Amino acid sequence: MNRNPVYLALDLPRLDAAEALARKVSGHIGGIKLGLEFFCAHGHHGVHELHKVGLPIFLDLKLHDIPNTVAGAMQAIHVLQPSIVTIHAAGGRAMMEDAKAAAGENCKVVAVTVLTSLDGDDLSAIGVNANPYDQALRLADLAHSAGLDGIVCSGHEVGAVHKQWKDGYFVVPGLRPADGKVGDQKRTVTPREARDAGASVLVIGRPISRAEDPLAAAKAIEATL
Ligand SMILES: O=C(O)c1cc(=O)[nH]c(=O)n1[C@@H]1O[C@H](COP(=O)(O)O)[C@@H](O)[C@H]1O
Repeated sequence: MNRNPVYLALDLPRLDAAEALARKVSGHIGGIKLGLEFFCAHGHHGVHELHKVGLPIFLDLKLHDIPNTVAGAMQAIHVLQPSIVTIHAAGGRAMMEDAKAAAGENCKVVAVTVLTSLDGDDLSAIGVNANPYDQALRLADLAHSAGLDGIVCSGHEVGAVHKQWKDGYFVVPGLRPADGKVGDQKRTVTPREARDAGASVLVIGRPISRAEDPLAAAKAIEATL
């Protein structure tokens, strides 16, 4: 049987609460995603603590800097043995190449294309004259040619990216169950739609972590997959 593709985004300020939530739903998710909020608050210590839950850890640090600095950051996290690390495709080809070369063994390096919180108006406000779909495909192509394992994109683009990059590893956030609150996300699909379109990993945060009953929410999502 395939591993559960859901990585739970633990965007919570307290370490004890994050660990308790991860343990509670651990039988109904495939991994844990620790992002900027968690890492800035709890650093390496927090990651070591969450490893005790026994699931793969995805470190979503969205690195974006000059190639030398990003390579140094990648080396500094080897010890945390992440299964997946994010960098920003907008950092350019050399940055992506150096990040991949500096990554630890068994660590997938994936590039964020267009954040799921952005729409076409947001892109034009930062001087990008392409719609999110075209821009995501363009950056996916760049990430592929830079030798990365895959990309992060919304469920609207993952099908098209999958067609042109057959063996890529595709991380899809911005997921909402059919009746879910969208919040700050702008390009959303349901977990099932993302999986059917070719997502390798489904990143889900608030629909589980802010649910009245997180265990029931995780089980309900699992049942749709
Ligand atoms: O890299 C990510 O994981 C990411 C990329 C992106 O484009 N959009 C996005 O929402 N994310 C992350 O995915 C998670 C989504 O959380 P929820 O919106 O609460 O499900 C957050 O931890 C975001 O940091």
